Amino acid sequence: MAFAPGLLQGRRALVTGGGTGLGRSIARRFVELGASLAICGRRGVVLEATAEAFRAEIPGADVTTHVCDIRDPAAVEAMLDDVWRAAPPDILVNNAAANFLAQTHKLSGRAVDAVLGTTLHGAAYCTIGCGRRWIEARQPGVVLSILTLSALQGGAFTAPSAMAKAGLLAMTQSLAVEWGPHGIRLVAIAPGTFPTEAAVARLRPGGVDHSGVPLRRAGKHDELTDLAAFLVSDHAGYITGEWVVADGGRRLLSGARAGAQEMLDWTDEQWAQQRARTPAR
Ligand SMILES: CCCCCCC/C=C/C(=O)SCCNC(=O)CCNC(=O)[C@H](O)C(C)(C)COP(=O)(O)OP(=O)(O)OC[C@H]1O[C@@H](n2cnc3c(N)ncnc32)[C@H](O)[C@@H]1OP(=O)(O)O
Ligand SMILES: NC(=O)C1=CN([C@@H]2O[C@H](COP(=O)(O)OP(=O)(O)OC[C@H]3O[C@@H](n4cnc5c(N)ncnc54)[C@H](OP(=O)(O)O)[C@@H]3O)[C@@H](O)[C@H]2O)C=CC1
Repeated sequence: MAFAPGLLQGRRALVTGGGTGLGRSIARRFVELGASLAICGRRGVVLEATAEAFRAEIPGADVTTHVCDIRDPAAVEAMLDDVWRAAPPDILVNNAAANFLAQTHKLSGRAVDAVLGTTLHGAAYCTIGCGRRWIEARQPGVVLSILTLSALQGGAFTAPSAMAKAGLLAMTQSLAVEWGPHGIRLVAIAPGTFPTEAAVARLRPGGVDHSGVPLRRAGKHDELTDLAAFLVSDHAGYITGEWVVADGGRRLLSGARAGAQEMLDWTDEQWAQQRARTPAR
């Protein structure tokens, strides 16, 4: 365990989409580090199975589950009232998202709305609902939003997701300023490839390939959850409005010089040939 076991003792986190994938891993790590937890999603059975697993695996795990489609602002308000009734959280993780591969010019309005409604609007409803409650109660809080690399550089064939995640980044930067005087921090993580059942099925139908990743591997969930725990902890208390990319160097390789990806695999002999070909002056 990299952190002091009680790093998040006395804290309470609401993790949207905490029943599966990365949200589940983040939620589990927070509970291991002493936080009490609320998770929400559309499928009660999935949420309950996750909560039961945490209770069985982590002594003293305090977990509540909340069925909610975050695309519906009234449902989000009702869910937040429920969460607050159990105990007010001071951490929100905007993790729930929707995404699929498609040719953008063929998307229906409902398809665009399915992605923007969850990833951007849902996160906005949750953030504003938590922020309003924290400000009214004069209570500090932290919002951690899970982005994608496409928020920073666009995402061909996942354009609505890229648009939504770029919006989340704008929200993080805007509210870091607006809510700073209230002691509310907003931070974000832009993950590269961290395999989950949903992401592989929807976005990597041909399997996961690491050739475009300088570290030559996928991210491990622990590497993301430890970063998340640090960012919401008091150790990151002076960080707000910022985001951290965790992608094994993928984003920088795509912006590197032409041929850099192939050069990563050149042999000493190929480098010697290149040296011999290069004129001295
Ligand atoms: C290891 C690889 C890593 C790569 C990582 C890259 C970054 C990762 C980003 C992620 O976000 S991964 C998270 C993925 N998880 C999810 O998407 C979970 C939630 N998703 C869903 O629930 C569905 O996929 C959904 C379609 C987004 C929403 O489901 P819902 O039941 O609400 O909608 P539907 O009624 O099924 O559809 C609404 C509308 O959308 C059209 N549509 C659905 N799928 C597609 C598709 N694949 N292509 C084009 N259009 C699609 C559907 O036809 C409906 O439109 P109309 O037909 O009614 O016009
Ligand atoms: N895996 C990866 O490599 C990467 C993931 N990410 C981001 O990480 C996050 C998690 O992705 P991942 O774990 O892979 O995918 P999952 O599909 O496992 O996670 C999405 C979660 O969101 C919930 N959810 C979806 N729609 C709604 C909704 N309308 N209302 C409430 N909850 C909803 C789902 O539960 P339910 O269906 O029950 O509602 C599910 O638990 C996302 O933000 C994604 O963009 C970013 C970059 C890379």
